[in-house]
Amino acid sequence: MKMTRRMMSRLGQWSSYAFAVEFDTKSDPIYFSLNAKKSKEVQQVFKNVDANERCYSLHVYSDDNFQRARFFGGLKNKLLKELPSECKVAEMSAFQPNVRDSVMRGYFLKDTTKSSVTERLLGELLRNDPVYVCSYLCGEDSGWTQHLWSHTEDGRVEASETYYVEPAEKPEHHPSTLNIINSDVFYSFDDAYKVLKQCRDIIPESKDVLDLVDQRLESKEETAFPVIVIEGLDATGKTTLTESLKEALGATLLRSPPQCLSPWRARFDAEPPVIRRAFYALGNYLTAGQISHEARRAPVIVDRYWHSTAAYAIATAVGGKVRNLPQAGSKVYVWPGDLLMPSLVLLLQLNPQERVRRLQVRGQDKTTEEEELEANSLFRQKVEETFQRIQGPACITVDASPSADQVLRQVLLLIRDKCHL
Ligand SMILES: Nc1ncnc2c1ncn2[C@@H]1O[C@H](COP(=O)(O)OP(=O)(O)O)[C@@H](O)[C@H]1O
Ligand SMILES: Nc1ccn([C@@H]2O[C@H](COP(=O)(O)OP(=O)(O)O)[C@@H](O)[C@H]2O)c(=O)n1
Repeated sequence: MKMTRRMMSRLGQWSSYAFAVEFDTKSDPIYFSLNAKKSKEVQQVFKNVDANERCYSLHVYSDDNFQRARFFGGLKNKLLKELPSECKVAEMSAFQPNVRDSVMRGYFLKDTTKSSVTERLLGELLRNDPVYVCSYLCGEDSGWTQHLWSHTEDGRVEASETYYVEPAEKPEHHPSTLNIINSDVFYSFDDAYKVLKQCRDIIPESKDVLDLVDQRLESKEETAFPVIVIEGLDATGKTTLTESLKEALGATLLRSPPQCLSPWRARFDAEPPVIRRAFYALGNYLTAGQISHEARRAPVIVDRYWHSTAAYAIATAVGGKVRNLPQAGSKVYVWPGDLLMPSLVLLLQLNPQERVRRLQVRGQDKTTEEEELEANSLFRQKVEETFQRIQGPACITVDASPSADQVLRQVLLLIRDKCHL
């Protein structure tokens, strides 16, 4: 692969990037920046790395969102499979502080072996794939340098640029929040549709999904009867409550993603976030058509809708702690302008112990994401916090810990009050 003009212009800006290495998801990343000159005062950046360890980084740079996501998705598996087992792999981003869409995701490698396997693999990746590769050396004065690799016309790999590594300030926005829009969360039908259209050759099932979406019912913003969405983590009682509300209100019960997408759900759950999230986003537009149709005749209850789509996507994309989430009021929490808005959203909340108890009682298969929720309380907290930050329709939290009857009674009171039913 020749070094293209585009790559060269990117390389020209390389020194303006900042870097974040996530050695440990429970603490802040290590932030650093580059300097062409050595500063007078040497500051040690990688305190947890021995001076004699070999370190490398690689970043995926493709401009094609879709190609980048698929390649990045497979890259970690490749590294874990082909690198010596002693080699530690940490998540890393190269980014322009607080600039939207500037993140190049990648990995930081700590290699205690003196094996040539690592450098050979990185050389191959550099030659064949859209990645930047760097190596890191610790000088006698404990200062680190970064060496950006390039390859020559005859295929040799060389370290072509050297920078001094300096600690950098923590940016206002955590780097994992910079690329959320249109990579993890979609804010219009067209943006989500475009992603599935791009995948048609690689994922033939996309065509079936698009065919269904093309035949969706029209959705109108105004509905004759109220539309009430029930949200919450798995096992908070959504199914139980929505079934009871259906009876109590003579309502129609719908869900998102709708039943007609079930045959393809597992297929898209296995894809990288941009594709998976576009699939769920389109599911909401299908459900919106059904809502509009049904709400002409009776109240409509919806089991999960856009809050779930956005909250799970944001909580997965944002690394580390709850405080790394985009601030309340950020654009990422804004309801899509072209998606039918419900009259009311009720969020079922349950303490973690009771939720785990209910999951065990139910004892059925869980999606991997739901398993992660159980294992990872940070993730659960981020989903719950995101649910509450979403702006648009009023979202009211309901305590889901009392008996099913009591929860139903409480919710009926709320609905009567807010929707005058
Ligand atoms: N208020 C409640 N009190 C006790 N158990 C409940 C209550 N609501 C639901 N459950 C039980 O908890 C489990 C999960 O409920 P479910 O309605 O399937 O949740 P979700 O649809 O949110 O995943 C089920 O076994 C259900 O019978
Ligand atoms: N409207 C929706 C519904 C689910 N989802 C995704 O689907 C997963 C939860 O779905 P689920 O079928 O386990 O939910 P329940 O069975 O608990 O209602 C979450 O991990 C979300 O990523 C979504 O993105 N948008």
